[in-house]
Amino acid sequence: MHITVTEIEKSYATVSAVCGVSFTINTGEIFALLGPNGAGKSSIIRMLVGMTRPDRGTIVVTHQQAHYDHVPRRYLGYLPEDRGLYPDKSVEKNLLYLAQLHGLSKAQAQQEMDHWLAIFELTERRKEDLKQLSKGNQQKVQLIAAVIHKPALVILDEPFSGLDPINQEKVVEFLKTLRAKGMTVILSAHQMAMVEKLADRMLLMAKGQVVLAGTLMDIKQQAQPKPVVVIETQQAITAVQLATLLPDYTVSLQSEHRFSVALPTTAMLSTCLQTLLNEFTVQSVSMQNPDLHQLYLTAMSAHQQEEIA
Ligand SMILES: Nc1ncnc2c1ncn2[C@@H]1O[C@H](COP(=O)(O)OP(=O)(O)OP(=O)(O)O)[C@@H](O)[C@H]1O
Repeated sequence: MHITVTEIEKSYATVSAVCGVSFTINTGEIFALLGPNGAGKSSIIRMLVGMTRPDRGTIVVTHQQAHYDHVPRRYLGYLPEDRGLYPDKSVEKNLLYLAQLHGLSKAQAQQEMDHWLAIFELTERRKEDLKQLSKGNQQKVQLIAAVIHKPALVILDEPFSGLDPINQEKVVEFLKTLRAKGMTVILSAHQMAMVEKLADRMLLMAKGQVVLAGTLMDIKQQAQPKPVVVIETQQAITAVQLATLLPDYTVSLQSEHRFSVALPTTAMLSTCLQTLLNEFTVQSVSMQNPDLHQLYLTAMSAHQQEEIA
């Protein structure tokens, strides 16, 4: 399934939620929608699934040579922001009901359910009412419900929310499995470490506008984060000493002997080191590769400053 979104806009009363956003999603890729609360991610998802329509701009969804202005329900697996299974029904009843609603025969539904319950280690819990499960396990059932009918496109709004780190990793593996099966996946998430492991391409938004877009590599080039060095000293160093010695740098203490420094430019490294060497013995210096979390923070703070200016 291929999606081309061109200059879409959406307003609610006085709020401009999406302001001229364009992007494409290619078949079989994992596409991440990122941005702070209120950025417009859910508004975009609601337009993609046809729950609302753009005020302006176009959405073209292409699947098996046919074109649509939103993703047809029969091709869609959707994990909405406000979940929506039946808490008083068993895991099994919920999943079989939904799968059959999507057109699977009882036998197919059973087969798919068994497959996914085993992957999420929920086979033993299938007879329990959904409400009896922990939040994390309920979330896993919701994820299964979104994919049980093998949709061409899966949209997952906050798939990692409420999950502990081990279960977050399981969801990463789950999403990789979907991609391996040829499904196209759109996810919105706040957990940059997870997104970094997964997303083929991403769209970083703020206040309805695109801030950065592309692969992780593209985003690294666009964000131009400050170079960060990690420095280890022989003697213990405190946050107060660091702030006094390096008042013009953004420093972050990682342990008694280790801290990071965000340099305004790489050329400032020698000045920074000379200042430190007057007081401390430096044991190691290494440049740190910015991760998506740092790129996100850099981009957001640059966007905020542009807005103020
Ligand atoms: N139904 C609505 N009526 C009025 N305003 C809305 C409605 N839905 C969203 N908004 C507003 O539109 C803006 C974008 O909201 P949206 O839910 O799309 O953001 P989001 O990026 O998904 O945020 P979050 O990460 O918190 O889910 C916000 O200012 C929000 O208050």
